[in-house]
Amino acid sequence: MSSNRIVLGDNQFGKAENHLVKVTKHGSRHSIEDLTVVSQLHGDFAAAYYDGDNAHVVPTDTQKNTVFAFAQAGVGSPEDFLLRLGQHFVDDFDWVTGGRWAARQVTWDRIEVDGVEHDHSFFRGGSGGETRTAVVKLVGDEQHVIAGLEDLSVLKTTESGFVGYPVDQYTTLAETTDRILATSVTGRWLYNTTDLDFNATYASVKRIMLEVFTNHYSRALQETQYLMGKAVLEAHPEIDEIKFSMPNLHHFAVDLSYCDVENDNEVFWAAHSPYGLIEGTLRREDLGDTDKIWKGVPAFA
Ligand SMILES: O=c1[nH]c(=O)c2[nH]c(=O)[nH]c2[nH]1
Repeated sequence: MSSNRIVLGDNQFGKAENHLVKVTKHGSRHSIEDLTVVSQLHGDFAAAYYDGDNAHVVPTDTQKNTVFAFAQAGVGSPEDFLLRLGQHFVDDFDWVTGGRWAARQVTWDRIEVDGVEHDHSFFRGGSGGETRTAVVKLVGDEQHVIAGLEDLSVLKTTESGFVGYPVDQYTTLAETTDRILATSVTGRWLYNTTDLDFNATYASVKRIMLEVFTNHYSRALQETQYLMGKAVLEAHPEIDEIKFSMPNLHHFAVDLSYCDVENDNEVFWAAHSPYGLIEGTLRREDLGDTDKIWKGVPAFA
């Protein structure tokens, strides 16, 4: 018979959706960092749950205040910011043994006026429209950093096909050697060090993804995903593993024969749903089990 004694399992608490905008001012030239931060502490909090004893409960309000106070000294990169923030809680409170700190960062680009970038006016940009993501996990003395991006929209109008799949009584899909390939990339990658230029590495990973998306004939989104991840891992020894979630955003050539108009792959119906969902992990062959590090991080959609 199962026990009626109820015990506390995994727990964490903190403040979510701390939307932080940091303006850095060099005279009249301003720049913006815009990120939404989650802070969650791990440690010895059993007394709070069992007995209502809050002696170990660093208030979520204090966690929120700490996020904004730390921003005054600058953000730099979401990864470095979260590492500083998390380490503060572990260092200052004996019973805090680790935690999870995460950020989603959006880009503001300078508005150009008469071909000149403005000092203090911006528009929500970021070519590809993606959101940059970062997660820091502290477990005792271990520091784990998972960087990533969401919603990097890419499309190519040819150099993609899909043939050779099994056919059964339900198959209606026609083979094609010329189709639109479109997706919105969510990717997250696990670093094996914290000693690196996170901004430069992020820019490089994104550039590699875009280059590889376009530099081959795609036989399936699965193959393209593998090639993108492989190229990232080959170029960056400081990355051990990368996880992707990519919708296959179907574009169907419209049959215009009903009005005697020829359509040679020029007019498409961009279907919103249903969509294919292609997900995969690329990792170094000798990498050990990383499931614990990924726990709580949305790896796949
Ligand atoms: O790249 C593709 N992968 C699939 O798994 C698939 N399935 C499908 O119907 N079309 C496609 N395209």
